[in-house]
Amino acid sequence: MKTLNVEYAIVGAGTSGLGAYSKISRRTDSLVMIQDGPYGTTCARVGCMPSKLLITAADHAHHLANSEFFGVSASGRVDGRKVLERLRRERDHRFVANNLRYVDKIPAHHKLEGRARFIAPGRLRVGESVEVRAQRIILACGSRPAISAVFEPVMARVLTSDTLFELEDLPRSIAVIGMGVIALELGQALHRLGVETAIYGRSGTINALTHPAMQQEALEILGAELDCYPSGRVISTWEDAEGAWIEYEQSNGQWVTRVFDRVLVATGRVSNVDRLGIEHGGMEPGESGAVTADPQTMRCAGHPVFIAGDATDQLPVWHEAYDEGRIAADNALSYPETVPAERRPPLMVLFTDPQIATIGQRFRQLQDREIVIGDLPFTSPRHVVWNKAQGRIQVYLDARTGVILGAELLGYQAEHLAHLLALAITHNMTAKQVLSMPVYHPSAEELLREVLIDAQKKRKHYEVEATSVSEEIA
Ligand SMILES: Cc1cc2nc3c(=O)[nH]c(=O)nc-3n(C[C@H](O)[C@H](O)[C@H](O)COP(=O)(O)OP(=O)(O)OC[C@H]3O[C@@H](n4cnc5c(N)ncnc54)[C@H](O)[C@@H]3O)c2cc1C
Ligand SMILES: NC(=O)c1ccc[n+]([C@@H]2O[C@H](COP(=O)([O-])OP(=O)(O)OC[C@H]3O[C@@H](n4cnc5c(N)ncnc54)[C@H](O)[C@@H]3O)[C@@H](O)[C@H]2O)c1
Repeated sequence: MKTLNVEYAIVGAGTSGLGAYSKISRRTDSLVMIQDGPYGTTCARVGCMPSKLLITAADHAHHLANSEFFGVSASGRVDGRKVLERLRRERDHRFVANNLRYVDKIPAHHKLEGRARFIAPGRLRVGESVEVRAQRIILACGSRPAISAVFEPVMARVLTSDTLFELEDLPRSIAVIGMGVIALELGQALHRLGVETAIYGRSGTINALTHPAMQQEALEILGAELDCYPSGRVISTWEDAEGAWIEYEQSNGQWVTRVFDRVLVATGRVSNVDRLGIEHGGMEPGESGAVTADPQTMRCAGHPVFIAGDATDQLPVWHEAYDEGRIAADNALSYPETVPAERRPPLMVLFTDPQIATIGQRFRQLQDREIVIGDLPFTSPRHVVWNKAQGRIQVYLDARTGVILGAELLGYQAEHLAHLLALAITHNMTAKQVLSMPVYHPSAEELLREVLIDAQKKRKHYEVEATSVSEEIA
C-alpha cells in the first residue's frame, strides 16, 4: 500500500473539483485531486454541452418544418447519424478537448486516478493500492442518473443522459421517463428530430415553475406539442421482439401500454456521496443520502470536510458547481477560520421551446411576503414578428419597496430576459430603477418593461399607504 500525505485532497475532477483545484493549487503544492472515470467533466461529456448540441439540431429541424408559415419551403429531412456524429465531433473537439488540455497542464503529482472512499477520518483509500491522508478534504464527486428497479426487465434498451449521445443513430421510438429538466429538454429535442416520443411524468406538474398558472400554461404548451402522460406511474416493463414495453397507470385510473425501441430514464440524479463510505469518515448522511453543508462555506458541520457541486443537496447546475468548488476551497484553505461567501441569487434555465426560467425567489418561496405580481403573456411586437408569441412572464416585487425579488418565465429565448432580471436581483434593484434603462424597439426586452409596469401599477395603493404613514410620522 502506497501512502500519500497531503494537506488537501479533492475527490472528483469535474466542474466543482477543478474550481477548487484552481484556487488551492495557487497556494500550496501539497494537494491531490482524485478522479474516478474519464476526465472531461459531466457538463462537457454527457451534460450541458451535448444536450444543447442536440437541442440546436432539433431547433433547426423545427424551424424548417414550420417554415411554410413564412412562405419559405424546405425539406427538413433529418439524418440521425449525421446529427449524432456532428454532436460528438463538436463536443469532443471543442468542449471536452478544452477541458482535457487544462487537466493535462496539471502536474502529474497533483492527479490520482481511481475511486476514493473513506477508511477513517482524514484517510481515503483510492483503488486497492493507495491511501491518501489529507488534513482537509473536498468532496466534489458529482451525481449519477437514478434508475428504479421497475426498468430492470428492459435494461438492455434503457438509456440515460450518460449513454444517449453515444448512439450511432436516432432510435425510431423512445419512451422518456420523468418530466423534469432532462426529460423535457431531451424529449422535445428527440421529438423534433423525428423520433416517436412519449413522455411519462409522475406528479402531473412541471416542477421547475411554482406558480400554478405558470405550471398550467407550461403543461398546456408542451402538452400540445408532445405526447405526454403527466401524472401516473410506471407499473411494469418487459422486453420482447417488438421492443421495450411500458405499462403505465395514469392518475385518472386509465392504463396505457406501449412498446418502444428505447427507454430514456430521466427521473433525477443521486449524489455519488453514497459510494464514499462517509460513515468511516466520521460523518452521517442525511435522509436523502447526501451530506448537508453550510451553503456559505460548503463545510460539513464538525469536520474538516467540504462539499461542492452536484454531490450536495443544493441547486445542481453548472455555475453553482463552479462557485461551490471555489467557496469550498477558500474555506478549506482558511480552516478552522471560515470565509462565508455571499451566494448569488438562484438562476435556472430549461432549454425547452418555449424556455422555462426562474430567477431569485420562486413564487412558492414568497408565500409569507407581501408581493405584487407583474403578470403578462410572453409576447411583444418582436415575438409576433418571430411567430413566437406564447407563454407567460411573472415578476415578483416586494409590495412596499418595489424591489424585484424573483421571477418565473415561460417563453421564447426567455434566457435573455432571465439574465437581465438576474442582474437586477443581484443588485437589489427596484422595478423603477430597471425601468429607467433605455429599451430598443422592437426588442424582446420591451416585454420586461411591460411586465414591470404592470407590477408597478399593482403597487399603487401600497405607495399611497406608505405616503400616508410618513405623513402621520411627520
Ligand atoms: C444531461 C444534463 C444536462 C445538463 N445541462 C445543464 C445546463 O444546460 N446548464 C447547467 O447549468 N447545468 C446543466 N447540467 C448540470 C451540470 O452538468 C452539473 O451541475 C455539473 O456538471 C456538476 O459538476 P460537478 O463537479 O458537481 O460534477 P461532475 O462534473 O460530475 O464531477 C464529478 C466527478 O467526480 C468523479 N467521482 C465520483 N465519485 C468519485 C470517487 N469516489 N472518487 C473519485 N472520483 C469520483 C466522477 O467520475 C466525476 O468525474 C446538466 C446535467 C446533465 C446530466
Ligand atoms: N438546463 C439545465 O440547467 C439542466 C439541464 C439538464 C439537467 N440539469 C440538472 O440535472 C439535474 C437532474 O435532472 P433530471 O431531469 O434527471 O431531474 P429532475 O429532478 O429535474 O426531474 C426528475 C423528474 O422525474 C420525475 N420522476 C421521478 N421518478 C419517476 C418515475 N418513477 N416515473 C416518472 N417520473 C419520475 C420527478 O417527479 C421529476 O419531475 C437537474 O436537477 C438539473 O439541475 C440542468
